[in-house]
Amino acid sequence: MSTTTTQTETHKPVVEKYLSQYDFANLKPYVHPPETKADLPWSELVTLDLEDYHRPGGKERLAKQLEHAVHHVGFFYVKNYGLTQEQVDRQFTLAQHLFELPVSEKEKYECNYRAADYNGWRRPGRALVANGRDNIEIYNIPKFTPDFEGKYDQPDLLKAHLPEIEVFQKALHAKVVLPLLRLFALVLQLPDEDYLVRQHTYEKKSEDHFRYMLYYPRTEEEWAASKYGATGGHTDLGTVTLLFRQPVAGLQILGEDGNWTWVSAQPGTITVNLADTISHLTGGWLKSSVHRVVAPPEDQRQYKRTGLLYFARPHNDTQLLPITDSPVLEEAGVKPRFDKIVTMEEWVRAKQTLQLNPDIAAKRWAERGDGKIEVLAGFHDQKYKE
Ligand SMILES: O=C(O)CCC(=O)C(=O)O
Ligand SMILES: [Fe+2]
Repeated sequence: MSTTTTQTETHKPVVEKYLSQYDFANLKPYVHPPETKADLPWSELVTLDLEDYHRPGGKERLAKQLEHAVHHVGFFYVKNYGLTQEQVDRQFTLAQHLFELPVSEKEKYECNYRAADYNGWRRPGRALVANGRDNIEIYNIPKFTPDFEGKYDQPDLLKAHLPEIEVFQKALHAKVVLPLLRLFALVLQLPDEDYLVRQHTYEKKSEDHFRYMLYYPRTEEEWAASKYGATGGHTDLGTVTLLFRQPVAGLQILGEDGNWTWVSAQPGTITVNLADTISHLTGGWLKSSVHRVVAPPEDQRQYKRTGLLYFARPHNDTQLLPITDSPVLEEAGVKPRFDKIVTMEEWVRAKQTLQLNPDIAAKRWAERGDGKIEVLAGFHDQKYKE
């Protein structure tokens, strides 16, 4: 045995043993709860087959399929999105084990709420929901670009799998978000199909992020206090939100007819919803749809509801003005939604300050007292009743 072993060499076996505890071979695989048997009013959403995107005439076919969905519904599914089920399942497994870590470990990575920084761990129960508390735990991971490098430490569980998380996140951007933006460009008849893509390149600074999310089961009393989630209607703040197949029912969409319908768990799909920023960029023509997560049906209430999401957003320096060279928007006569020029960076800060700081939000909502809040520069959000 050598007597000149270095520090690193001495510790290497220990470190490796420690990390090997996080090998997928040693992590209990995540298993989705069974689907509900309840007969619910399900939303009728179109499903885009992204495999068609690469075939001759495919983009045009898909854009045609999207026309109604993006203007009137704001939600749709995509399938054949270029990641294997095994890759997806492994991310759910990481989510499960991450949330099972003790709070004393997770809180080392807690969000800087006051700085409106949502990356890291968001503890459950911070916000009032009707007369109860929220039941949501979140862990957000920013883009893997120099802007964020070294800014956020991660628990060893995630550190052991960061290369795979990076591949997964980048694939979502390149294989789902960017193709969808090209389809939106076709729907809007923009002068070239990369028009929106250029505002959403992965490398440049923007606040896209990947999220593990957990909804804890609530007791009947807790559900009643929080009005079964009925007051949680909201729009998302970015470009599009990608939500991996979620068999625990709960997500509902507010339709143009004023009725809420449930989003079902279609095998092999991602649910996509359009969000506020793409709506700002089109003067409201592309629809940022109102949705909420309510109490699951009785046969699923005992389950934890684990979510995997990706939030796409344009570059921070993007000005949120309606695009001027779209014949579709011109004909619709769309108008700017702010009364001054607002950048994406300002918009994110305004919205995240409210989302991360329930005390600030409560004060701001109370200012007008009419169920509306001025988020920024004349643009309002509203509370949705049951
Ligand atoms: O978990 C879901 O089904 C949707 C979550 C959601 O609406 C959100 O995180 O903004
Ligand atoms: Fe949402």
